[in-house]
Formats: sequence, C-alpha cells, structure tokens
Amino acid sequence: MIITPYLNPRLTRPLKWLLAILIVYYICFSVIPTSRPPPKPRKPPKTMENYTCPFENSNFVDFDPEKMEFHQKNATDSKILVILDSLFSRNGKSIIQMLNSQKFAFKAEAVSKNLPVLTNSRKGRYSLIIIENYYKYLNMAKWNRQLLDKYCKEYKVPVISFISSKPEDHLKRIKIKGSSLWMWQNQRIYNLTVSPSPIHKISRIGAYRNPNVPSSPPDWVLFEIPSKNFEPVLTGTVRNGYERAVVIRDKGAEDGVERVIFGRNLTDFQVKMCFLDAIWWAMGTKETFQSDRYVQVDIDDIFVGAQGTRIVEEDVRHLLESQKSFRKSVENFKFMLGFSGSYFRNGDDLEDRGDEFLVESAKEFVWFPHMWRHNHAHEHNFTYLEAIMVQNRIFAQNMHLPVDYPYAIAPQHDGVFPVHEEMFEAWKKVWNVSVTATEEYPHFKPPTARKGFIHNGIHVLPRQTCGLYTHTQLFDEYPEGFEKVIKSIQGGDLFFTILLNPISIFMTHQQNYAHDRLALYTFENLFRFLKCWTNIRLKWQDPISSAEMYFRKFPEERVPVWTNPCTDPRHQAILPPSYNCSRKSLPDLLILGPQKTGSTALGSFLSLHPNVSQNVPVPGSFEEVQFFGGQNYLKGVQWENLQKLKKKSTKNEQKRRSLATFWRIFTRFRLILCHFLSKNRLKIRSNFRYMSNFPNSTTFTTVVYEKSATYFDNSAAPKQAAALIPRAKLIVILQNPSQRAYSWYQVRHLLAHKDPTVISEGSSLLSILSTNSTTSPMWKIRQRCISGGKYVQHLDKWLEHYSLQQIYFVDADELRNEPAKVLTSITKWLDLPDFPFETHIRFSPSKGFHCRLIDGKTLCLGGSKGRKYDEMDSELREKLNEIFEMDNSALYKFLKKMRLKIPDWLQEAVRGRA
Ligand SMILES: Nc1ncnc2c1ncn2[C@@H]1O[C@H](COP(=O)(O)OS(=O)(=O)O)[C@@H](OP(=O)(O)O)[C@H]1O
Repeated sequence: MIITPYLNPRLTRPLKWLLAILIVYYICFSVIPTSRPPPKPRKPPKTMENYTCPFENSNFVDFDPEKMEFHQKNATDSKILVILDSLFSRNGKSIIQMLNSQKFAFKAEAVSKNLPVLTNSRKGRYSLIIIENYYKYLNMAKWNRQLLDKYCKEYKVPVISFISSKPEDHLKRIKIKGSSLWMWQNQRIYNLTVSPSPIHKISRIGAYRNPNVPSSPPDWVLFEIPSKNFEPVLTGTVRNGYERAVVIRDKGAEDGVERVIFGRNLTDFQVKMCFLDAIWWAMGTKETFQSDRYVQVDIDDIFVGAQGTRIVEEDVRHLLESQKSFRKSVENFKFMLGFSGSYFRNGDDLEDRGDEFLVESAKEFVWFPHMWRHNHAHEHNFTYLEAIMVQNRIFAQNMHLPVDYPYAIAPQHDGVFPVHEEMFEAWKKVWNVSVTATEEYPHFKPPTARKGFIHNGIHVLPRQTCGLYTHTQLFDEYPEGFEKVIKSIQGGDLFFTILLNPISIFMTHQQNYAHDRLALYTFENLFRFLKCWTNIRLKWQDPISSAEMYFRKFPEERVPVWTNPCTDPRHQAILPPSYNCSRKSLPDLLILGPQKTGSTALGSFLSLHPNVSQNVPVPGSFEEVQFFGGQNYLKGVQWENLQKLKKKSTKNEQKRRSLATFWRIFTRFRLILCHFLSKNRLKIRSNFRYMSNFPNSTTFTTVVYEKSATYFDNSAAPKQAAALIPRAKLIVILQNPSQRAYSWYQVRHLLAHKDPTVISEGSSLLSILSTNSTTSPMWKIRQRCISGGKYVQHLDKWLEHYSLQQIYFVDADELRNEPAKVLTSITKWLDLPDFPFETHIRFSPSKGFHCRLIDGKTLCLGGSKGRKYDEMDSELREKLNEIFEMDNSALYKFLKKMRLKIPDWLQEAVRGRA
C-alpha cells in the first residue's frame, strides 16, 4: 500500500463539513447575539434641595415696567466711548463682553494722552462714556478733563466708572478729588442690597445677600452718602452696621456731570447686574428696553445615545411633569425634541420602552428634525442630504410626530456656518426649513458675541450652551465638580446667558434627562434663581416667532458677515474636503477707488509686476468683483456653486425623485447605498465663489489684488472686508473731488441717453448739483455724484476696521503724470522686489495718458477710461469747490495730523478757499 502525504478525500470531506458547521454555529451564537443583554442598573433620580430665595416672603414693591426711567441726552449718536486701562484687563474684557452682548455700538480705546474726537459737525459722537479706572479719570491732564467734562455737560452724557482698592495703601478713608464724596477702601461687607434707584431695570429692588466669601480679602470700595446730590444704587453694610454705597450715582449737582461710580469690579453678580442696569439707564428708552426673556430648551438627538445612558419611561414621565411645572415660571413652556429616526429603539429593553413612550406622548412636545443619522452635512452633497432628510421625514410621518414648525438643527451645527449651500437647499426642499440655530456664528467664542443672520431664506439664530452635553450626564461625575453647575446657575454663566439675551435657545441632550436627571434640576433651579433676583419675565415662543422678533430687534444682523473659515480651527474642521486652506485664495490688497480716480490704470500698471496677480475678469460688473457691500455679497461666498447646483437640480429632478422612492423601499440597505452615494459626492462640489476669483494665487510670494472702485464709499464694505480679510492692505486714490465728480457725471450723462428717467437729456451737472428737494430722483444722483469725494467721512469708517498703516494713499495727479514713480513706491510698501516700471509704461500722445508697453506694443485702457470731453466751466468748478470745501479742509487736517503727504491739488483747494 502506498501511503500518500495527503489525506484521503473521503476523510477530508466530512471534516470540511464539520468545520463549516462549527463556523456557522459560532457566527450564529457568538457574534450575533440571540437576545439583548439585560438592562444595566440605573442611577436613581437625585434628591436634592432646590434653591430657595432668601427673601421669598419679603414684601418688595412690584416692578412696573411703565415706571422705568431712562437718562435723557442731548443730540448724540447712540454710541458708547469706552476708555480702558488696557485692552487686556480682566474688568475691561467683562465690560466689552457686556456691551457686545447688548449689541450697543461702542468704541473701545486704551487710555492715552489724547482724547478721541468727541463731536462731529452736528452732534456728539457718544451718549455714554465708560472709564474703566476712575483714578485715571480724576488724574487726567487738565485740558483733557476740561474737554471731557464740557462735552458731558453740553450733551448731558453720563460717565460710568470703576474704582478699586489699593491693598498696600494704609489710608482707609479718602476724599475724592474735586467732589464732596468720601470713600472707604479695603472694606468687607456683610449685606449687599439693591437700593431703590431709578437706574435699576433688571435687578429686583430690595434684594439682598451676604456676598462675603470667607477666604476673599476685604477689598470693597464703599462711598459715604453725603447729601441728596448723590444716590446709592447698591448698598453694603459694614461690620459696625453702617450702610454705605457700593455703587453711587452722582446726580451732577456739583459740577454738571452725572456719574455712576462702582466701588467693585464685575466679578460679583449683583454688581454685574447693576452695571447692566446702568448701561440701559444711560442708553435705553422705554421702547428699546425689554424685560421679557424667551427661553427655548432643545433636547437634541432624543433617540441618540449608548445603551445604558438613555431615557426610560419613568424619565419621560418626569420630563412631562417638569414641563408642566416649568410653565409656572416660563409662560407656555414646551420642550423641543430633535430626532434622527435611525436611532429609535436602539437601547436596552427599558430604554426602548422609553423611546416608545416618547412617541406615544409625541403631541405633548414640539418636534424638530436632525438628519436620519448623526450625519455631518459638510461631507455630503445635495442628493445624499435630501435622501436622508426624506428618510427622517418618513419616520416622523410613520410615528405621527408633530413637526409643527419649519425649524431644524444640523448635527453638531455642521453646515450652518460656514454655510454648506447644499444643506440649506436640501432643508428647504424637504422640510421647508426657515429657522435654525448655531453656536458658531461668527465664532464659538465668546458666547456674548454670538449673532444671527439670514441666508438663502433661512433665519439662523444664535444658540447657547448650558453645560449639558452628552458627556455631562450625572451630578456626581460632572467635570470639575457639581459646584460648577451651582455657580453657573446662581449668578454665573447660565444665569447671565438668560439676562443678556432676549432669546436664549439652549442645546441639551437626552442623556441629561436620564438617570439622575441633571437637566431638570438645572432648569428648575435656574428659573427659581432668576425669579428671586430679577424683574425679568420668562416666556416660551415657537422658533419662527423668535426669528421674526430677533431680526426685527436686530435688523443690522440680517446680512451675514462672512469670515475666513481657515482662521478658525472649529470652522476649518467642518469645511468640505475640496476646500484647501493651504492654498491662498483671498486677496491681500484691495484697491478701493473711489470711482473715477484712475483705479483701473493703477491696477493695470500694478499687474505688470511679475509678483502681482489680479482677480479674474468678471463680466457684467466692469471687470470688478464688487463683492463687499454689494448684491454679490448677499449670495454668500458660494454663490456660483449654488447656481451650478440649481441647474443640476432641474436636470436631475426626475433622477432624485426616483432615488427618494428607492430609499423608501430599500431602507434596510441604506448603509450600502450611503457608501455608494458618498463615493459620488464630490461630483457637484465646488469652491467658494469669492475665493474662486483668485485662481492664480497658488503661491504665497505673490500679491493678489482686487480692484473694485465701488468699495470706498460703500458703508457696509469696511466691516465686511475686515471680517474676511482683516490683514489686507488697502489703496485709496485721492483725486480732486470736483474733478472726480465731473468725470463721474460724464458716465451718468452717457448712460442717460439710454435711461432718460435717471437723468433727462440736457440736465447739466450744475442743475443736478443745485437740486434742493431731497425727495426728488435728482437728489439721489446728486448724492451719488459727490459721495466718493467726501474722503474723511468714508475713511473714518475704514479706519474703524483697519489701521492707518494698512492704507496707502495715492495722489491721482501723480498717478496720471508719473505712474512709474507711484508704482515704485507702492511696490516698496508691499515689500515686493523692485521692478523697472518706467521701461514698461509709456505715454501715448494720441490717448493723452500713460499706457502699458507689452512686447513692444502700447496697450492703453479702453475707450471708457481717459475719455475726451469739454473742460469744466468756471461756474461749475466754483459750485463743486463750494460743495467740497468742508470735506477738503477735513482731509487736509487729517493728512497733516497723520503726517501724510498732502497732494498739490488739496494744498491749492484749501489755500484757494482760505
Ligand atoms: N493711464 C490712464 N489711462 C486712462 N485713464 C486714466 C489713466 N490715468 C488716470 N486715468 C483716469 O482714470 C479715470 C477713470 O478712473 P477709474 O478707472 O477709477 O474709473 S472707474 O471708477 O473704475 O470706472 C479716467 O477718467 P476720465 O478721464 O473721466 O475717463 C482718467 O482721467
């Protein structure tokens, strides 16, 4: 017999079968569990004492909003001047945050030898002056102090200031310079009480507490209350029982200047509330001040969460009970539940029952959609997003979830800001969404600076956090201890979030309502604390009404302010992969104009430099991008992308519809399909529009410029440009405004032949300029004609956002007569290598202007630049010079003060009128 090294097939076949059976058995009974694991033990609900108001039974005078008083000012702009000790001081930062949150216009400056300009030609620039350090105010240079006091008296502008203790100073009782007021420093107080002062709006008069923290040093500053000329706003009781003022109002009887002086910084919540009251007293009116606060609590991802962390039936019952009891503090209160259907019944048995009970109680809540799963919008295209939204909608229909409002929240706010156009489009198509909320606009931090915006018909409201995340589930395991939650509720961040925002939309998660129900404790106690200490009325309203109210109150926020997503790590993380932050795609230089000053010539000469590139020509807007302050800005940074998408939408309408049906039928195979779709998702994604105007800018050694002569006198452009390209350099061309207006008129005059309603033929510039009726269409033309020449007025706006060092001024006459010289100076300023412009620019006698010399050919600008028309007659010149007299004089003073070169035409203009 031959023994082979191989086994006989008759033997191996049964072995193979046995092995196969074993594998199948293993898969069936080990990898795929036959039954769910038993529910994990759950934490019992925490039994903890709720907050009780220390003066619950005291008889305070009821707050009457009708009786509120506000400070009456003379003619001033509604703006605050803030003079800070330094731009980085802690108290200074708190002041700025408060002003930001209340959306008051303000100008903050570090204290310096020079006071900022306080008036313009007609009125005062500021209606409140906040000085961080009262000592600096008292010891100001005599002439500055006189100037400031005179301004405050004349315009009835109050001063708010802070005085702090000097721990090393042995003097306790000090007389305040120039006043009958005495102060005590380094004091400890045992009772802090809200005095009956008309300054209070939010603080409840009579409310008191012992603010003493045993370990804190005795560092309060207290004021003696000398006479009726002074009024205590907050009082403190010292050890021997004397009452002194912690915040005092100097009614101005002694020197005509009203002041509110704080003997404490903003670290104490009662003092901080008092500061809020004081700024509203100084800046507000009965119409603008509001004591109602709207609170919306969203429970995001109501079905999302790991097994063992989710809500059960008993938690849902408590949610319902709390909702009812919250209505006693918050009018109409309703929890808003955000759902992703894919996770329904994804917990253990108890949790699945919890999900079912939620659905059974659906009509008790307000429901809003997320995605089908926890999908990150920026990773997907319109088709995919639409499909998963449809799937979630089918879930809602099947479960009879009442989705009553066109409100949705994107998982992790992804796609809301930075805007992912395709998500906005899908939202509108599937859910008809008109309102959403995000924490990311303009940036996550600081929360006090969060804003809203409207884009593509969707109202985006600011969203707030309240410390209730998926990882903050239990009382005893709260990061940094439960004390942090208490602090936040009792005069901390959470308390102030409600005080500072007319509408607070809070994000919470379902885990916060499970086990020991941290969220219910948090809101119950927050509402109790607010009721105890403030006069505010808490209310709930649906998000659509909130959006309407928000943008009615803050209409200036309607237009979004686009920022560069590459400068914010959180935004960078949620950009489509096609967006490449390592590629330079924004300009470093803006040629602002104004119109008709030679900006096209300047740009074309600058482009001769090998290290300079320009935006690609844009048809239909005179080759200019005209993004900032224009219609293109409203379309968003992705507007071209959207147009492409829309075209595709109509073409692919049929295709998508059938895809949605396909989804309905084959939901079980969704993951495979997701995978398939995600492979194709890059097909219709493209770059941001504004950025795609700069395709040559692949290297960082190149200066990329954009020239839009409409920017200079556009009031929205400075803010919008500074938000997107804060480090950009700017060029402004200074042309004699009379000449500039005349050149501008030539364009209008030519256009008039096509549009007789704008300027009827024969309307001379002189007649347009002589128009007095501000309601006539001619007045509009007049204003547009002269606007660009009011240099300082517009420069003021640019200088609010850019430093003077970022701006280069070109003399238009010099540019016209000696362009190479001007260009060489600009090259130096831009830190570019030298370039022999003189060999590339040549004067063309036929054109009458300098032109580029390229490959031996003279290339002049087109017929619309450097036109031939009659000289201005002397009457018109005189009229124009008269119109611009004040503006020219302001420009002269400005350039002189800043030690900048004064163009010859300006020297002459000012001398001529002297
Ligand atoms: N080299 C050269 N070639 C042609 N034109 C020159 C040049 N240098 C300065 N200028 C003056 O520029 C005026 C047009 O200004 P802008 O380019 O800023 O006009 S626009 O606002 O962009 O339409 C234009 O105005 P008009 O003369 O009224 O046409 C010129 O006076």
